[in-house]
Amino acid sequence: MHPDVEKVLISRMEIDEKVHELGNILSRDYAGKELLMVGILKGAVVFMADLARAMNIDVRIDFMAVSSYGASSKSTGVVRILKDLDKSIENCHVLIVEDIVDTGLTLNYLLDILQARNPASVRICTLLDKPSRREVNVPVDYNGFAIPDKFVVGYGLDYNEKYRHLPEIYVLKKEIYQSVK
Ligand SMILES: O=P(O)(O)OC[C@H]1O[C@H](OP(=O)(O)OP(=O)(O)O)[C@H](O)[C@@H]1O
Ligand code: HPA
Repeated sequence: MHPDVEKVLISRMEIDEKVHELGNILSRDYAGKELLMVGILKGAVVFMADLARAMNIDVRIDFMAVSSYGASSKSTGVVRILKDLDKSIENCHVLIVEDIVDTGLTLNYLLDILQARNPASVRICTLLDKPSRREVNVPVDYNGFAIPDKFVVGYGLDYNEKYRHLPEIYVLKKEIYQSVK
């Protein structure tokens, strides 16, 4: 185990099982439809890659990158789009794929942006959910695991851009981080 982590919260095997379970549910729910999976960079990259390969329907994938505007945006949830989708989503079935929903501010804002583009539907799929941290209500349609209010890393999730490559989901040691968002 990496020396900066306290313990494994979700093992590789539990992640694999959940990703396949979600892949099956999504394949069933979107059968006969054209689905565009939209991964939110960078945290969702690892989950998105595994989830897309756990589906047994045709899907297209794209990515968006967003960044907070700074301290004031923490409460408003206003985000700046750093990388937008390549194509119009008008009349498309869109699935936003996230690694984690925490306050809900990022997803709340993204949902508004994407819904304004007249897609056929927009749903949210997140691997992790920290319900105790929620500040705005976001409709999470598909969720892998509800987790306690601990700072987690690995499987795409970072602290200061580190630990994304670790294969499982771990609780980061308290002494490693001084402030979390
Ligand atoms: O529900 P919220 O409180 O808005 O937090 C969740 C967001 O925070 C993380 O992204 P981050 O801004 O750390 O970027 P990253 O994906 O590049 O790590 C995560 O990937 C979500 O996008
Ligand atoms: O626990 C977390 N880990 C990494 N990124 C995050 N963004 C919100 N919560 C977390």
